[in-house]
Amino acid sequence: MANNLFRIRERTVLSDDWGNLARYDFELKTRSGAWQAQRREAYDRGNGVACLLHDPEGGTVLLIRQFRLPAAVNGHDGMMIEVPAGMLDGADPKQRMREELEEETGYRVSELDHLYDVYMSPGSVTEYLSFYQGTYDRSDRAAEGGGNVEEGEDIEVLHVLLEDALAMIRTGEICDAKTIMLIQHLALERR
Ligand SMILES: Nc1nc2c(ncn2[C@@H]2O[C@H](COP(=O)(O)OP(=O)(O)O[C@H]3O[C@H](CO)[C@@H](O)[C@H](O)[C@@H]3O)[C@@H](O)[C@H]2O)c(=O)[nH]1
Ligand SMILES: [Mg+2]
Repeated sequence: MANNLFRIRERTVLSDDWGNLARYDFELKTRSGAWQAQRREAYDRGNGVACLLHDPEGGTVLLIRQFRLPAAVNGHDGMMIEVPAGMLDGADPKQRMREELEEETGYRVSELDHLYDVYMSPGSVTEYLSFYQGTYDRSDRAAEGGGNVEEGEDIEVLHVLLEDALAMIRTGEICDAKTIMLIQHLALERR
């Protein structure tokens, strides 16, 4: 791993459990052309997918609520309202997104539009998320949803009017980055 901007001197694994936390000693080419020694940590848990489905007839968006430990240990009550999302585990992103939507919400969709790929915390986490958007119809529910119980998931499905979702961003009730981005993207498109 190197290019004309950086070269890694040493990679030290600090933790290798669910994700991988590594410390990198590397050299970075500064704008003056000199090489500067730096040390940074990076948490790698793979890449992911996220998707907002909206119902053009009913005017709702499909959101989920689930417990998020990292937010709970940083001041949130833990019950985050989010768009459905999943970890990629090397799979095809669009296919993974379809499976994740069905597992978490029970809705089966075939058409999904890819919007953009986004590094969510590039100073500390390696992950980027591929963002998708699609439509759903409330009569289209193919499965129960709720997430994978064996993996400890207990997911509540919410149908929220787009205007209400935008208001929930303003009040702070929705405070997850991927969710805010996708709701605002839809609102911008609908203007
Ligand atoms: N044992 C163990 N299991 C974990 C851990 N972290 C997550 N899991 C399990 O791994 C599964 C992850 O579920 P997904 O639906 O695939 O991912 P996600 O947690 O919704 O994460 C999505 O959103 C995140 C951003 O908010 C993204 O970071 C992630 O890539 C993905 O898009 C869940 O069953 C969860 O219990 C962990 O530290 N330990
Ligand atoms: Mg998920």
